[in-house]
This record gives sequence, structure tokens and C-alpha cells, in this order.
Amino acid sequence: MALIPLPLDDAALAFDPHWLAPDEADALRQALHVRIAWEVHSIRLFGREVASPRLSCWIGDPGTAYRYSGVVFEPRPWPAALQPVRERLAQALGGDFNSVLANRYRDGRDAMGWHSDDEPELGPAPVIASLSLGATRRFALKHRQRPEQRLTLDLPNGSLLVMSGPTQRCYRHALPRTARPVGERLNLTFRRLQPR
Ligand SMILES: O=C(O)CCC(=O)C(=O)O
Ligand SMILES: [Fe+2]
Repeated sequence: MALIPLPLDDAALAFDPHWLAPDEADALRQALHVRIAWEVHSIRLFGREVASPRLSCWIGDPGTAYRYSGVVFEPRPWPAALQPVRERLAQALGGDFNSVLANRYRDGRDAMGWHSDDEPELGPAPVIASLSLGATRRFALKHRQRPEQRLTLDLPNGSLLVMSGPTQRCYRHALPRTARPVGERLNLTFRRLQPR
């Protein structure tokens, strides 16, 4: 399939619902479920440590420590199963991704709140490639200044959403909780950090 632009003011989005074939996506999800050292990341919120409602792992090349909500994450090495995807993304999008945030949503209670991926290490207009594996979940984008300007999008197994240009500067995004019974979902957001 191919990446199709999604029209949204002040954003640059491209979406391929079937970037990986279903059998490739299933195999990758099963490998990563086992091979990634999943942990609960805590973030600092109003001076308190709060456990995030999901499992996560920061993966990257040496030198890609990531500061997020007042906490520094040292990168774990790339699992072998991710290398082909990393290469394919570099081919498809141009330029290498040196890091990835992996998130595991065990069921509909696991979620991610409103945020932008706008840490200074990512640069002013980062390209972020988000690969989803497993259960379909709804992803939401909302303009920072004009909240009526929003988009929701179901992210199915094997789908790729690429956010670039002004998207992080102008929008927040979230993966809301759902009361629907849903199975496990993995998400990988590939990033390019400027080495310090
Ligand atoms: O799970 C998702 O689709 C969103 C993940 C996300 O926003 C992030 O990793 O920064
Ligand atoms: Fe994000």
C-alpha cells in the first residue's frame, strides 16, 4: 500500500492503513511482546511521580538519552526484530531514525494523555513515524489554539501514521481510554534525536 496525505490545517500527516501485511504485523507484535523489556514509566506531574497507564520502553542508538516530563530515559538496544522495520522506514521516508518509543496498551484502560512530541532534542519540525500492531485503537489530534480543529483516526494492525512539519508545534495528540473490550496493542513511534 502507500502513504496517503490526510488533510488537516497546520499539520502534515500521512497514513497507510496496511503498511505491514497482517502476517508480518502479527509476527512482529509477537516478537516484540517477548523481546522488549517492558516497564512502567513514571512521569513527574506537579512535582509528584505518577505511574503512566501503559507499559513502555525507550529504545535507541547509544547517545539517545531522552528527557520526558522531567525524567531521563537511557536507551535500550534495538531488538533484532525491529531492524528490518527501521531500514524499511528509512527507505520509505528518507533519513535514519535513531530511536523509538515503544508503548504497550494491555487493554482499554491503558492510554496516553494529551501531549506533543516537542522535546527540544527532536528539533523544530520532527518526523515521527507511528507503527501500530494488534488491536485497533482510536488516535486523536487537537489543535492547540483552535480546539474545534481536530481529527480522530482508527489505527489498525500494521498501520503507519507519519506526523511531520508543524504537527507537533500546532497540535496535541492522545490515545484515549475506551470502555469497549479491546485486546492488546503495541505502538512504536520512531524518532530522530539530535545527538548531544
Ligand atoms: O499509541 C499511540 O498511537 C500514540 C503514542 C504516542 O503518542 C507517543 O509515543 O508519543
Ligand atoms: Fe506522541
